[in-house]
Amino acid sequence: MVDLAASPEGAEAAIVVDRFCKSYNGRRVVDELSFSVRRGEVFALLGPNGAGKTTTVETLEGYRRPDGGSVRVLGLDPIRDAARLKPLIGVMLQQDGLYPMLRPREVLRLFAGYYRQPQPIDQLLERVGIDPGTKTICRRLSGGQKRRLALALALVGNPQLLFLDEPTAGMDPQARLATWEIIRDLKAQGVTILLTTHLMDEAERLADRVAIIDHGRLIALDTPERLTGVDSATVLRFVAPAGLDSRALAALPGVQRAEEVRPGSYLLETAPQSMPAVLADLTAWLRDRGITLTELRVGHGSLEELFLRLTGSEMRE
Ligand SMILES: Nc1ncnc2c1ncn2[C@@H]1O[C@H](COP(=O)(O)OP(=O)(O)OP(=O)(O)O)[C@@H](O)[C@H]1O
Repeated sequence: MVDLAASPEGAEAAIVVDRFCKSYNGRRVVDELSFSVRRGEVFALLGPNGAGKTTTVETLEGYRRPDGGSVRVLGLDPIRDAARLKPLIGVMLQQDGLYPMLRPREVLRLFAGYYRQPQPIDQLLERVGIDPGTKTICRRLSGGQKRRLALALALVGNPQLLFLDEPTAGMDPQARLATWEIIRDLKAQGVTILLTTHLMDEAERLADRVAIIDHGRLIALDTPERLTGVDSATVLRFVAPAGLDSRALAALPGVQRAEEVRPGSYLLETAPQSMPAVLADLTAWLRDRGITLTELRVGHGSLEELFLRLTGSEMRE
């Protein structure tokens, strides 16, 4: 295996996990896990319940000690160098029970006190969609508001590296979109983000690279485009009215095979280099016949399909 810590990328990397192992009561839950996260990258860690994501993230945050292998964060050891590391990272915690009787502004002010150059509190609250003047105490905030306050707490110290553990769990669609916007803005500012999520579309939309872990082992790591095969796609699927002429579709230039797999669900096969032209020809063919398609997908399938294929569909813990 490559020694990531010693590689040039390792020197540049925001996070290096190198053959990291962790056991609880003799049961190995993280098994020789290695990956690195580049500076400025949004990196998503996916895996079924119990796969070892939280164990890994909490080790990177300095809350757990590796049994074997090593982890480096911004070039530092999260436990030994905790005092130097803490001001550089932001952590969005899973549990929202912090200071239940305080108002959001008060909790944020308390946290801001730990940092040398905190963000302006009211601006930050507005950015995450919480009214800075709200009199509601934390305990009475909605689930989504609690998550947004947790995000503000993670951001208050202007971190270089942000750990987001299921950042949009429990949020309504509007709050989720707003949070994705914040994450994109942070990336544009050069903040490195390690994200864990169970939402495949969240990973697909936000992450530069996605790692899938299962039983504490890395089973896939790549860009969402490469994982879902958009880059090297030879298959195009679309949904349109049933009964289109498959033979005419197969006769489009570059199409090797055309089939109506179910009524109204079509599949075309082509060489990867022909895909852009086939897409254009297909839509022109449909336009000439006054047909509107309702779905169009290029590639093997979604990240979710890949995830289920790799990790199986049985329920975990
Ligand atoms: N402190 C602990 N003591 C004993 N077992 C633990 C401890 N922490 C985690 N585990 C076990 O280690 C395994 C990995 O847990 P972990 O929380 O890292 O998984 P996860 O991928 O984050 O799961 P989820 O998606 O459910 O949050 C699980 O089987 C869990 O029960």
